[in-house]
Amino acid sequence: MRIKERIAGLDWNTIQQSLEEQGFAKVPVILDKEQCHEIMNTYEEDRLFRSTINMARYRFGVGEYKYYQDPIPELLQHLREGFYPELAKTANYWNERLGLEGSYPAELPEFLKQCYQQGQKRSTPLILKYEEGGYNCLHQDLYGDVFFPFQVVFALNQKEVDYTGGEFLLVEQRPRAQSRGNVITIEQGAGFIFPTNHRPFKGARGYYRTTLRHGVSTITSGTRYTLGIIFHDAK
Ligand SMILES: O=C(O)CCC(=O)C(=O)O
Ligand SMILES: [Fe+2]
Repeated sequence: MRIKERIAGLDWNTIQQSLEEQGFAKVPVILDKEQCHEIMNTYEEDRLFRSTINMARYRFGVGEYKYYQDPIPELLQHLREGFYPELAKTANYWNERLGLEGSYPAELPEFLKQCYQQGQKRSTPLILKYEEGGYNCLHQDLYGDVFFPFQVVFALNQKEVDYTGGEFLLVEQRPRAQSRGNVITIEQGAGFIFPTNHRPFKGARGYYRTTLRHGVSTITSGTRYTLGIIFHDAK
């Protein structure tokens, strides 16, 4: 089955309900092993990337990631275009709840036009590689004024087989309260949808905004590869 059909065939009611209630959602395995390997194999093909970041150099953590160059590989393009429309529905719902102006266009190309108009012209999908001792500090991936409120990460290899440790971390900071941490393990080929910046949280007197940061715990052995799909482009 083609990837776009697989995305369309996901149980979006359940995913959207999870986003509503928890702010995040697991995506079942959607990339087969062959596709995971195809993506991991791109890692060594320099011509596919616009930049490589050594995380330790910026004190982002320990590991390396590379941003794909436009035009990004077809499979990634299909993932980015395929996930966008359903997530845009929840994104617009969130805007209403937070009393924010404006809405996200129904399809990705329209949204990317808005990024472009704000000078955000560089592609942001990325592949990350961590070796033993590697980790990713809690952070956000905002690259300008325009941002999409969700992003998706896919695990390209398998925990307990290819690496140990390396759980995905999501920390939610509530106003005037202590932060809550979530630890997520993502199966090979599966994904995880999480908020880029904020989410509406139902309190006693209506909705308020929490702030989210994500990262990765220390890889205790082996090598961990992930694919990050960020919908907004960068300055
Ligand atoms: O490697 C990971 O799981 C974290 C990836 C990440 O930071 C991202 O996709 O933005
Ligand atoms: Fe990130």
